Amino acid sequence: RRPLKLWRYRELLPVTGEPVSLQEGGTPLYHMKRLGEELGLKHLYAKHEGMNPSGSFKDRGMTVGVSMAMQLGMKTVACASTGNTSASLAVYAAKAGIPAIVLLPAGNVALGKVAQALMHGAKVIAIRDNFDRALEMVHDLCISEGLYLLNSVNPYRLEGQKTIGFEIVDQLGDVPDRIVLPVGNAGNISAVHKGLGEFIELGFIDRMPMMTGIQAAGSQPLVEAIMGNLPEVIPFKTPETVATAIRIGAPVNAEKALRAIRETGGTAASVTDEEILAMQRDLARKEGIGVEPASAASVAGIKKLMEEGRIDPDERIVCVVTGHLLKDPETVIRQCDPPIEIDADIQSLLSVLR
Ligand SMILES: Cc1ncc(COP(=O)(O)O)c(/C=C/C(=O)C(=O)O)c1O
Repeated sequence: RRPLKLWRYRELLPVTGEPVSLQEGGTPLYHMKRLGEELGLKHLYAKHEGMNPSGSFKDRGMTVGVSMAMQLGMKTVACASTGNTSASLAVYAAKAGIPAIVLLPAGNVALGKVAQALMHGAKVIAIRDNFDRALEMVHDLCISEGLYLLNSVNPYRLEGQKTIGFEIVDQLGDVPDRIVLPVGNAGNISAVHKGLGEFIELGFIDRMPMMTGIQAAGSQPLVEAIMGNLPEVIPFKTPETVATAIRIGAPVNAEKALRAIRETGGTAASVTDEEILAMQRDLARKEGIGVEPASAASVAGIKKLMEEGRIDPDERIVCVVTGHLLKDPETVIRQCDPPIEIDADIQSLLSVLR
């Protein structure tokens, strides 16, 4: 019996040699009883991808992507990132012993993610523009300098991330009716859809869940395409949201994500920053699940879809919560009352506790 970790599924992954691995995957699947009851849902689950080595689901793509870089004899890896991809690339490049170059949108990356990219030794460049421009630049850089590009345009990233769906099926013991993911570049929703398609081909499962994508209201190109039944996604020029991880106007995997949603009878919805931050608090205080804002969007989206009567209360729903709370401490400090500071005596302590 193989442990429930990402490489349990090695026969479905492209790496032939020894992978560059930090024991990623095997993240918890929590039944959210209290929050589910509040939302009118009996079977609401959270797959906590913040419990990966670098604190986000990106580790799944990077263990495969960096392993492939080594297998292909690449010397340097690079990416543009809203933060978690750069943190994960720095971690896995360090494990592999090769240099990493990461491009970040200056002033719009959560503190924890910058700390990781720096401490794990990546060359961290902050671009005075948004993520979409950083992605264009790193693409040109890789072509002109022969670096290995590890954004989710790289199919090996999606190969690793498809294991989220495999683990959900193995942990739930069945296919959920719906899988909900926050959507930025739309790689993750596409990857999970691809993996479950492979499980169907292999006869492990006999049906697909409804793939559901949630975006931030100020950065919702995929939602507009789905709700407007458009043939393709029209990029947002100036995406804006407090959930900086999904502050992406031109999702590179848009076409795959549209297919994933449409072929499975899924849907897409957007949530406001206020709804995202309220759900981040609810997840932490009602379920003990600590996630960064973008991750809370998936559960905030389900709350909204329930309120709009767009989902059946009996559905078995898995919300993928994608990054750890510690990634974005500044947003937490801004949202919460500060600690109560007192003199170090019992009287003062008792006076503030009454
Ligand atoms: C916490 C968190 N939640 C959701 C997403 C969206 O996933 P995709 O729809 O597959 O992009 C991201 C994406 C982050 C980056 O795109 C990056 O790090 O450059 C994230 O960090």
